[in-house]
Amino acid sequence: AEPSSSPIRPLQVGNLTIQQGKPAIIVSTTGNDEEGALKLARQAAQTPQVQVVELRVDKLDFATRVDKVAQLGQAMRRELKGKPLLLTLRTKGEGGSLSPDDASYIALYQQWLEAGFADLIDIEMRIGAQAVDQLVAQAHQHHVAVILSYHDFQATPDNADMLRRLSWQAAHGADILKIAVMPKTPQDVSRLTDVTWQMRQRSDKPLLTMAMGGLGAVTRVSGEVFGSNLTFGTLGEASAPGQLDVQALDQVLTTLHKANAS
Ligand SMILES: O=C1C[C@@](O)(C(=O)O)C[C@@H](O)[C@@H]1O
Repeated sequence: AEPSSSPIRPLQVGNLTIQQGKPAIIVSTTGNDEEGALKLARQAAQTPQVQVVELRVDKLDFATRVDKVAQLGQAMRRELKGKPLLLTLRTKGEGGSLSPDDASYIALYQQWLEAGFADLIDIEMRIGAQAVDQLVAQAHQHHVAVILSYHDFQATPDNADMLRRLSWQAAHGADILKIAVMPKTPQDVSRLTDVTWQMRQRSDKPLLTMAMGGLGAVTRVSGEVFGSNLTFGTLGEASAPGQLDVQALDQVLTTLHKANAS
């Protein structure tokens, strides 16, 4: 078959190579305590379909206690046996549970990077060029890969806006470019996949794009066609609307992968 997307440069994170083909599956913690996060890490380690675990720090009771978060991160990492740990503080404006001011947000990430338990971090591009450049440089010094992200939980921005944001992320040193939007119509969903494919042709970096909610769920399985290389699934509770159960998600990804290869 004709190649259905432009090649990406493979990205190695922990024991995972993020590359063209079947998208890698990420699962997220949703709980406010250590037990839930450790249980998910254990489950993820035993589930071959799961390749990355996201620690959603913003959901923890003790999110701003650097020592406790670092301890939990280390413990999760031991459980994960080489599967990469993604560290994310999702702010309220972008669908998360915490609203630190920018200075605190930056300081927390700096301290987490110093503590050295993450393989991958998610940084919201809204904090601006100066802070992004500083955190990206620091992460890379620590050999931590960076997702620059943008979320719109209300709507789907116009195509030019989405492309501008993804291009900005690429220009500011992101290792993975990410956008999550809320579709209101089927056309919004197809605009998200269209933007993904356009960005795939402009950049060789891994993409992580999705339209959220039930309407957007199709975008969580269609990455191989349009050029998105990672996708979020659930082992239990969802961390965002529209996420599919890991087993079902993997079955669809595998089926589409086989169809694509034949
Ligand atoms: O930002 C994202 C994407 C997400 O919101 C989703 O829609 O799958 C889930 C979040 O946990 C993650 O940090």
